[in-house]
Amino acid sequence: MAPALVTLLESKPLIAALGLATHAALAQGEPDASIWILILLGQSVYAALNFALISAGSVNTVFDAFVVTTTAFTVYFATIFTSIVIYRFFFHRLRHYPGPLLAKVTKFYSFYLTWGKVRYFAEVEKLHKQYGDYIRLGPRELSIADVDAVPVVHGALSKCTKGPWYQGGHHIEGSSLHTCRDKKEHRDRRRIWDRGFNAKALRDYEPRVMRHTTLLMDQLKERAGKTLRFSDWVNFYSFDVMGDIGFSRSFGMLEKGKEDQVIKDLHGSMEPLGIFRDIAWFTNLLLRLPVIQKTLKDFMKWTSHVLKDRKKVTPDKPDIFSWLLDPTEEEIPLHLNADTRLVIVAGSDTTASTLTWLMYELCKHPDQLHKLQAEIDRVAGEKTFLTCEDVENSPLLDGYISEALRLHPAVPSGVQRETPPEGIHIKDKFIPGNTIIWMPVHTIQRDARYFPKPLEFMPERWTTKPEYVVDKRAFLTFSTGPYKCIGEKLAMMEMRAVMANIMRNFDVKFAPSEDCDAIENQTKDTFTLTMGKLDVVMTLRGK
Ligand code: HEM
Repeated sequence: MAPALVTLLESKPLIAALGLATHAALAQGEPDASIWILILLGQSVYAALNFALISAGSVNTVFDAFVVTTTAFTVYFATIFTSIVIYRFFFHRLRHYPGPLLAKVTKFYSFYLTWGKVRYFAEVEKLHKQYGDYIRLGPRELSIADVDAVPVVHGALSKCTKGPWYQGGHHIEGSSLHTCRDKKEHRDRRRIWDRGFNAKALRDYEPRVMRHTTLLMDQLKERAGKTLRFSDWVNFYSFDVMGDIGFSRSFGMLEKGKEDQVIKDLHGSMEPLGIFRDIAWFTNLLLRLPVIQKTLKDFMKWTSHVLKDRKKVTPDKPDIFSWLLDPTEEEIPLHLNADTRLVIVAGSDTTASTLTWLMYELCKHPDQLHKLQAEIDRVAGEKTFLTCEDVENSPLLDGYISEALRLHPAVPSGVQRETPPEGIHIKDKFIPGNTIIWMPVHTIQRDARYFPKPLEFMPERWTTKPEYVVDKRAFLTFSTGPYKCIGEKLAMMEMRAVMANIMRNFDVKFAPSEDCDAIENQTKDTFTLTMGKLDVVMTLRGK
């Protein structure tokens, strides 16, 4: 048996054939979440073969055994890699789509694009200018900057599903509503979530929003006339609001004027997400390493503690978890930890970055700032403090927020979808099955075909100048279809309240030290945005 084993291992054609068969098998499915099993299997087979050769005495020395097995493994993996490269270049179903050569062979190309500045959306935008609307940006991935794709990829009747990017940490914390890939399970869970975001629920959240808005205004007033880091203060605000509305537990960041350690760690853990992006198998592999898992597990410890505490009380007014926690269940299901993180991340960084960008645009365009102040004065009458209700019907204010969201989408690279096995048609184009699709939101929302004068901050395009919105489908900032943002109305409520009260009470300008480099060039694309700083001076109006 053992001499036969040596013969087999030394037969290069046979080993190469095995390599080809392995590639053929891997190409059938989605091995991203199973690569770790393959690595373990490979190591075990390697060790077992060495052991078999040595114990059977079919080689003279241990070193000889290693030479035989290592040579066989080298031939095996070289065949797999060569076969993968040739297949992806010349035979792959996406071979006719243009794009950078390396991107056709490996997803590590996006790692190369993000390395350093972590601004993937900006790199993709350059590539679309070079290659057109449809680019192959990974072996089985397309980036599509054509709005006709929106209903087919994201619409209510779309057959596309969430891609492997969402698989990430399922093996640790289960799936959140956001990372849930099964359509039916998502629909069932979304129905429960919807109750926490309907008109009645939003009314119930209003006092909490107003409480934090008042506190923010107090803090800003205390710092009137001095340089203040606006990007930090809206960050404190949005996290405090989400903790309170989410599970009746504010982080107290507005009061302390500094970031909570839990949130600091959470932000720190998001950078790798920006760097490794959608190399799903690699991210999955990393998330199996104890050292990488630690941050997530520490955060889970915190969330399970928060949920246990939350379960013991019934808040006066319902919060989001009033709808998600089942009082009849003794144990808190694992996936609610992921949902807790979702509430915090989805609801906070997005709102804070939009408020920061809006403030940046207002400081850059004082004429627009004065126009908005005049509108808020009109709405406010004698009041100095405006409630959510006061400002819920100001198309002009909403136009300012929409314009900030258009120029600076909070999820700039868009979201990942995967085509069904039978593929999809977009106009005359056929997109084959199991193709990963990203629609680059930042690129699309700055496309002159959809928004003429795209780089101009022009809030009027949403009110008195509708000719500057040629195709509303291109406004993808909250996404669309069954997975669209559930928190859009809540976010609007918060942003209106903050902006209206700032406009009512303050004049604002860039701080003397502010050169705008950090916000313009150092804001990172970590799925949501990790904002560069913005320093402003706010002076009390009329003083
Ligand atoms: C300016 C503010 C916001 C923006 C631009 C925004 C944007 C988005 C986008 C683009 C998605 C789709 C993600 C995907 O398909 O992968 C999404 C989903 C989601 N957002 Fe927001 N969001 C904002 C605020 C909020 C707020 C305040 C909440 C409150 C908790 C929230 C909760 C969620 C949830 C739970 C999902 C997942 C929905 C699902 O998969 O069914 N978002 N958001």
